[in-house]
Amino acid sequence: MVSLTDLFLASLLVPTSLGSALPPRIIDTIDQRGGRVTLKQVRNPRGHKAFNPARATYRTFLKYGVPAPDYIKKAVAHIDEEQEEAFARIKRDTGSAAAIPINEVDIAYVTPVTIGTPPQTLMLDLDTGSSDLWVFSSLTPSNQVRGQEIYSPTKSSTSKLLSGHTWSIRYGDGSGSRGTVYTDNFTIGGLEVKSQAVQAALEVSSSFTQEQSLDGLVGLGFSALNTVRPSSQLTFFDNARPNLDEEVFTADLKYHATGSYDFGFIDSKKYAGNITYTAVQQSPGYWTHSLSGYSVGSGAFQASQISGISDTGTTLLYLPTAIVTAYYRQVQGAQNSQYYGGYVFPCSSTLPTFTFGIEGARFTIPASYINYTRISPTSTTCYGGLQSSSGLGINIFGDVALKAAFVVFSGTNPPRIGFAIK
Ligand SMILES: C[C@@H](SC(=N)N)c1ccc(Cl)cc1
Ligand SMILES: C[C@@H](SC(=N)N)c1ccc(Cl)cc1
Repeated sequence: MVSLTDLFLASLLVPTSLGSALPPRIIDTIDQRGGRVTLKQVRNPRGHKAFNPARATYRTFLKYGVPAPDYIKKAVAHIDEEQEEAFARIKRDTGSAAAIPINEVDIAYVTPVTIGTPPQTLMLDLDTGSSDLWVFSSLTPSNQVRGQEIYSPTKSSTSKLLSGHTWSIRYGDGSGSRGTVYTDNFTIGGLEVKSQAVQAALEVSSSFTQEQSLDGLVGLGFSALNTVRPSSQLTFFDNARPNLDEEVFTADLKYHATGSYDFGFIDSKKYAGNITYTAVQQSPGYWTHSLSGYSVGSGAFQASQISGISDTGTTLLYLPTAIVTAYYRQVQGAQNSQYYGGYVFPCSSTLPTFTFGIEGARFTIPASYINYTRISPTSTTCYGGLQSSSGLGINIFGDVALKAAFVVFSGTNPPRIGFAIK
């Protein structure tokens, strides 16, 4: 019995004079002696077109001048159709959305999301340092809501109460919230997750009430950190991952400008050179990794493994005291002020840059990012974007560092994080 493969290969046996007629990438070598052809299978660079064996057979009939029977013609169509359906089903979800600073010093960034049917649009803080997706809601006491958009589950035909489930979260800066849980359709930048756990706030702390441009958070940490009980819930990224083209999301945060978050793909237009990846320890649930060292201004690079978390939800860069004092020693008039709760300096200071290493790569934070903000609108004293982590118990590579790079959060197994110049 002649197999389909034989027929296919037979249809490729071409007189050597025509050998060159086939694109070189397909024909690896042509053995001139026996007229034999060695085929190197290469992935079709044009994406997902597959080989249709019935079409090869059809062509073989044509080639030998034999009219192809009707069933062969039908078989070609059947296989094309099934292949189209199959390719339509494979991973192809992606999303892309803006990361908008909520004030003039980039204290946090918000991203438009839609929840429910019909879609309710809220502006949420995508936070790789936590894993709860919670929103101001119709259940939040009105005296705790000051200008925020709210999610009203009763106005959504697709909302479902996750009965008996509650949540309560406390952030590192002392802020916090608690509430109850619904599932509903949730999209970011066109990427939809059906039945995403949406944690509706029954109570929020004052710092959230005062932040009128922030309607809640989307936790993008590892789901182990989720506070919903009795059963913890998955993050948007964990829910979306099975459908994503690539198991990644990227952060392109910008200084005093709108950046973006992408899901499911790495946009090569958003960075220059190569992405340098480094290992992530996902316990207890943060994107924990090491810096390979640092340098201050034009000083020599100090190689040193500095473990910390890449956290889009934290505004500033918090590093060990030894590094921070080495930095501010270069700043005339700088001091670690108990009164102001951190390193301050005269706003007129000329600050050095700060460079951090990821493996062999180097990323330089411009001085402007570290001249973070005036203590008050009329003050000549400024607060640094680089502060000591000694009170935190953890080093935090917050927005001041992340906005100096294009960052790839890779949910592969094992997870890893990548940094590129932009
Ligand atoms: C992980 C962040 S909070 C967040 N990004 N949701 C954090 C943790 C601990 C301290 Cl001490 C300060 C900040
Ligand atoms: C992510 C958490 S904690 C943190 N500041 N890193 C947060 C974000 C925004 C506000 Cl207004 C209050 C708290």
